Formats: sequence, C-alpha cells, structure tokens
Amino acid sequence: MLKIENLDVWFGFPPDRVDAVRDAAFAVARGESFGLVGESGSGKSTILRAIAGLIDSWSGVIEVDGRKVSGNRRDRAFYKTVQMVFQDPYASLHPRHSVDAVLSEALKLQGMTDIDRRIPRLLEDVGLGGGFRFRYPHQLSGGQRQRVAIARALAGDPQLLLLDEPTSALDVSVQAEILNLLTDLRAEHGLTYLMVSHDLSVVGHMCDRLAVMQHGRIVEVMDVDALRKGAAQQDYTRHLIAASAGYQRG
Ligand SMILES: Nc1ncnc2c1ncn2[C@@H]1O[C@H](COP(=O)(O)OP(=O)(O)OP(=O)(O)O)[C@@H](O)[C@H]1O
Repeated sequence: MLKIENLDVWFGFPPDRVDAVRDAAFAVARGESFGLVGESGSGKSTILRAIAGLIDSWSGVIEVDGRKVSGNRRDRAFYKTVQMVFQDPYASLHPRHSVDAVLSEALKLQGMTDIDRRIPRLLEDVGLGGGFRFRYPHQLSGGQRQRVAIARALAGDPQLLLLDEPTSALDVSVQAEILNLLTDLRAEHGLTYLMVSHDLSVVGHMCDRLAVMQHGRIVEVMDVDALRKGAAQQDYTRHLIAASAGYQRG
C-alpha cells in the first residue's frame, strides 16, 4: 500500500544543504506495521514528514495505494488516507481548543458530516468517555492527550498512520496503554502503520518488519517476527543493539 523508491530529502541550499534522506526504498503492505529505527539524526522523522506532505524538498517516488503523494495539502482525498501522530501530544494540541473543537475541526477538514454523532464514537474508539468531550488539553493527562491526538488522526477514517515516537513523551506506565490502544485500533480498523521509535522494545512489540537507518540511508530491512523466533534470536538482539548504537553513544 505504501511504496517508497529513490527517496532523497534535503534541507537548505549549498553549501549548507543537509541531505537528510538518501536513496531510501521500502514498501509497506496493507495492514502491516513497519518500524523505522536508527541513531538520532539518521532521517527517520524526515521520511514520515515527507509522506505527510510537511516537507517540499524531496525527489523520488512516494505512493500510497498507487497514488503519488502530491505534496499539496489541499489534496484532501489523499491526506484523508494518511494521518500523522506526533511525539508530544501537548505540543500538537492547541491549548485553547477543547477536545470537541479539535475533533470537530478534524472531521470538517476531512469533509465529514454528522459531526455530533461522530465525536462520541471517536472518543469511544480511543477509550475516552463522553465526559472528556468538552475538556481542554490542560485538563487531560499526557496519555489522555495522546488519545485525543489519535482520535483526531482517525477522524478522516485513514488507512495509513504515520507514528512519530508516539509514546516517548509519556510516562512508562502510560506507554503500554497507548501501545495496546494502537495495537487494538490497527486490528479493528485494518490500519497500516509506519512507526518511528528509538525504543527497540516498542518496535519489537509493535512492528512486523523494521528498517534500520544510518546517515540518511536505509542499511537493512528486517522481519521482526522471524528474527524474534528461535535460532535467529542472537541476530535479532545483535541487530537491535546495532540499530540503537547511536542512542547509546549519544
Ligand atoms: N527543518 C530542518 N532544517 C534543516 N535540517 C533539518 C531539518 N529537519 C531535520 N533536519 C536534519 O535532517 C537530519 C535528519 O533529521 P530527522 O529529524 O529526520 O532525524 P531522526 O532520525 O528522526 O532523529 P531523532 O531520532 O533525533 O528525532 C538531521 O541531520 C537534522 O538535523
């Protein structure tokens, strides 16, 4: 469903140009959960942001269901199918917008009607009762805010969720709740995930396959399940330790 070929992404102009992603290629099947890991600055978030249409300076092929990413945020039909969840739910929610306002706006943007009926359903999908509908971000815990951010992403009934470190800003006890929610939502809604995380236990738990990035390049793609099972255990551990080396050094 997602195909990336010869993807280059850069920032700035020579001589200060940063080549953040170089010649990246991978494909993610419908319903699959695919992880991007690698040291800090290796280009993981940049790939997600390019797919989400948040960066213009890229070349190559990005296709979702055979449809090329236009980069034009007004291309509603495309951006309805692709949504992003960011690391910090506090930063991604406007402090003066209630949960009701956030979800109404997202539903309207996606051309949805019947907003009054859809909001309680979205809240229920992410495990929040109707009592949360008229709260503001400061009246929510970190985990509840991330649930609202996920509900906002679900508003347009997307097929592909881009998850950029979706639990790393949360307390350890809350991380597991959000990961379980994401696992359930993937099954219930038939979602496809492309997830960036520096936490290898998260990637190991959530992803079917993962790509290791180094200096803007994808250096290896691994099948997490195959590696996790039996004889490949040592490989799995070795690969994951290598993938996290940048973080351990940093
Ligand atoms: N807006 C920008 N302008 C200039 N350079 C940028 C910009 N955004 C990212 N970069 C650079 O692009 C490279 C890749 O950044 P990116 O955020 O994708 O890395 P990452 O692997 O997600 O890192 P982290 O795990 O620390 O978030 C880095 O060298 C970064 O400094």
